[in-house]
Amino acid sequence: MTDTASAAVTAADPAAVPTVGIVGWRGMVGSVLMQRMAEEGDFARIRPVFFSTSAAGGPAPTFDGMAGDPGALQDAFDVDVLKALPIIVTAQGGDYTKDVYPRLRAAGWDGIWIDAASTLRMEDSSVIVLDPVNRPVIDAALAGGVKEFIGGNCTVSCMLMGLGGLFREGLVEWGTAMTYQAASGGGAQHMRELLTQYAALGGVVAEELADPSSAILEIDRKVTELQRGGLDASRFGVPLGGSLIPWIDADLGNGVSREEQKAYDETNKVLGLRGEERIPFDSLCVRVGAMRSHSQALTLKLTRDVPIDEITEIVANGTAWAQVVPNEKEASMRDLTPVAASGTLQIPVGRLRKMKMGPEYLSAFTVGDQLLWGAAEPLRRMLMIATGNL
Ligand SMILES: NC(=O)C1=CN([C@@H]2O[C@H](COP(=O)(O)OP(=O)(O)OC[C@H]3O[C@@H](n4cnc5c(N)ncnc54)[C@H](OP(=O)(O)O)[C@@H]3O)[C@@H](O)[C@H]2O)C=CC1
Ligand SMILES: N[C@@H](CC(=O)OP(=O)(O)O)C(=O)O
Repeated sequence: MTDTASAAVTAADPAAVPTVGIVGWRGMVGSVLMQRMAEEGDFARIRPVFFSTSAAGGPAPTFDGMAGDPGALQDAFDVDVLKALPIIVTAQGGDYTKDVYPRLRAAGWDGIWIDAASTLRMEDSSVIVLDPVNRPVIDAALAGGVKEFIGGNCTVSCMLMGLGGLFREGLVEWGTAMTYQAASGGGAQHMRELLTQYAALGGVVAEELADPSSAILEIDRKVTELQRGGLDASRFGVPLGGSLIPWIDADLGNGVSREEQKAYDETNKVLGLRGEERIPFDSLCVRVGAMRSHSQALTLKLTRDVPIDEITEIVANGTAWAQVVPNEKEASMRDLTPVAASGTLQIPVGRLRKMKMGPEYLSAFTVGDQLLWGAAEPLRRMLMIATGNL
C-alpha cells in the first residue's frame, strides 16, 4: 500500500468523514455511480479509497468534491487492505464478490458491504436496497446489525420505483410484467455490439435507401440475409439489431429464466414479504434493441376495485421519482419511451387503464434507466444512509 493511501485507510481522526473502499468504479455501473456521487456532492461526505483488480499502484481517480490527494489504486484482492475499511462499495461484479467477500469475513472483517452484484441478494443475511420503497426494511436491518446491502435486479428496482405506491397500499393481489430490456443489461460490450449491428444493417442497404424508388422487399431481403449469417453476434449469441431475444440470463430448466425468477424473489424480498405473505409476481423477460432503459408492460390484479383517478394519485405519490404519463397517444409517445427516460432519474408510468377482464385488472407501462435506479442510485443512497447522510 502506498503512503498516501495508507494514510487514507488508517485515518484515525474521529472527526473525519468515514473512509469508504470503492471497487469497480471504472466499469459501466461504477462510472454511473461515480457520476452521481459527484453530482450530489457525496465525495465531500466520505474519504474514498479506490481499488483495482488490474492496475494496483497506478494513480487513483479524482472526482468533483474530493478533498486532497486520492493516492494510488489499491489491490482489490488484498484482504488485509480491504479489512481496514468500515464500508466497502463494489460494482465490480459477481465473480469478484464470490472470491473476495467470504475471504474478508473469514479474516474477521465486520464492516458494511454494499454491492451491485446479484451474488448475495437472496442470502438471508442480506437486504436488497431500494430506500424510496423499503427504507423501513433498511433501517430495521441496520439497527439489527445486518452488514450486507445489495442493489436489486434492474428490472425489479425500476418497476418498484414506478409502481411502489400500489404495493405499499396493499393493492396488488398478483402481477405479471412483460419486459423490454435494453442492451446495457448485458454490459458495455453488448451495447457496442448492438450499435455495430445497426450500422452494418444500414450499410448493406445504403444504396437502396438513398434511392426512394428502390423496392422495400429487396431491402428487407438483404437485411434478413445479413441478420441470418453476416453479423457479429458474439456477445448476445444471436442478432439483436432489428430483432429481439425472448430469453435473459440463465435457463433454470423449468421453463423459467433466471431474470424471470428474480421478478418474484426480489420483488417480495425488497418489500420485506416472506412465506405466505409473498405476492405472486411473474414475468416474461425479453431483450430489445434499446440502449440503457428497461421498459415493462404490466398486468396487475388489484385486491379491490379502485377508481383510476385514485390509482393515478397513489402511483404518482408512490415515490418522488414516479411520473404519471396521461394515457393518451401523444403523451405516451413523447414521455413513455427509453429515449425519454435514459439519463434521468424519473420513472415514467403510463398506459394506466382498467382491462376488459374486470375492474380489478389494471394495465400499466413503465420505463426506467437501468444504470441509474436499476443499478447505481440505490447503492449511492445506501452509502449515504450508512454514513448518516440520508
Ligand atoms: N450492467 C448492468 O446493467 C448491471 C450490472 N450490475 C452488476 O454490476 C457489475 C458490473 O457491471 P458493469 O459495470 O456492466 O461491468 P464492467 O465490465 O463495465 O466493469 C467491471 C470491471 O471491469 C474492469 N474493466 C476491464 N476493462 C475495462 C474497461 N475497458 N473499461 C472499464 N472497466 C474495465 C474494471 O475493473 P478494474 O478497474 O478493476 O480493472 C471494472 O470495474 C455486474 O457484474 C453486475 O454484477 C448490476 C445491475 C445492472
Ligand atoms: N440481468 C439484467 C442486468 C443485471 O445485471 O441484472 P442483475 O443485477 O440482476 O444480475 C439484464 O440483463 O438486463
